Amino acid sequence: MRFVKAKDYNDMSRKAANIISAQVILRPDCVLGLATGSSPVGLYQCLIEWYEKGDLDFSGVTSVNLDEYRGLPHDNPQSYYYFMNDHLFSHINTDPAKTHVPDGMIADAGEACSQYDETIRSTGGVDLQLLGMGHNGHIGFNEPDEEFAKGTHCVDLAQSTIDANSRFFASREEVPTQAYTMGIQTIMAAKKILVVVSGADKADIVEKAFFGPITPHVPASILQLHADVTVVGDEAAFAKIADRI
Ligand SMILES: N[C@@H]1[C@@H](O)[C@H](O)[C@@H](COP(=O)(O)O)O[C@@H]1O
Repeated sequence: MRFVKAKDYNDMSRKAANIISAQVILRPDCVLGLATGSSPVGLYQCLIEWYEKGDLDFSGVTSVNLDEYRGLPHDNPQSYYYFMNDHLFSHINTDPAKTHVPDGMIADAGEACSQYDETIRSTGGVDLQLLGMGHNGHIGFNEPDEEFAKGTHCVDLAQSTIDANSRFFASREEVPTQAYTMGIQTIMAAKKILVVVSGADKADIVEKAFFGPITPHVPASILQLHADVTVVGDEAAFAKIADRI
């Protein structure tokens, strides 16, 4: 694993955006795996700025998002479909036919998941997968479990995840309790992985995930087995590992 130290959230965002930009410049028809949450918002802003300056062209890029809440329609501002349009897609020249987010409105979980796996397969594979990380080490919505899930599946969200994500909803009761998420095997199949972590509240899980045992109880720990992972983090998030990187 490669660790890139950033000063703060803005610095982390710029550094991570530079890595994504390099991918898009070197391979204009690349497949990006994209993420939601507050960690990537700043880097999406950088990509928009650089696109507006004329430095980036996303017309050939295909994207697959990690996850979506089950039961939230596209026009619900808390859906990840809405998030991606709001924070990135509507500001750049991506081809809507090439941007994919799991469909939370397909009620049949088996159908929703196999459809999304087929979508991912049809892209030919992810070149660069962007990831944030939950406080319990979840990636996408792969929650701590007894085993690592392979493909796209329906998850019951951990109470701590519902609590953490309730900050985006009017009340805790409105947070969906289930989500569809890309599986660990699919995430690990990406050629390159880019993780962004920021803030003191991530310091404990950063240490556990990247220096602790590899276990499905800390889903992000599996990333230690991937050959090309870059973790960009700010000083606060790297506080407990600073002397080891
Ligand atoms: N499903 C998303 C994850 O993909 C994200 O990484 C995580 C951390 O979010 P944040 O970046 O806001 O800390 O939250 C959500 O649960």
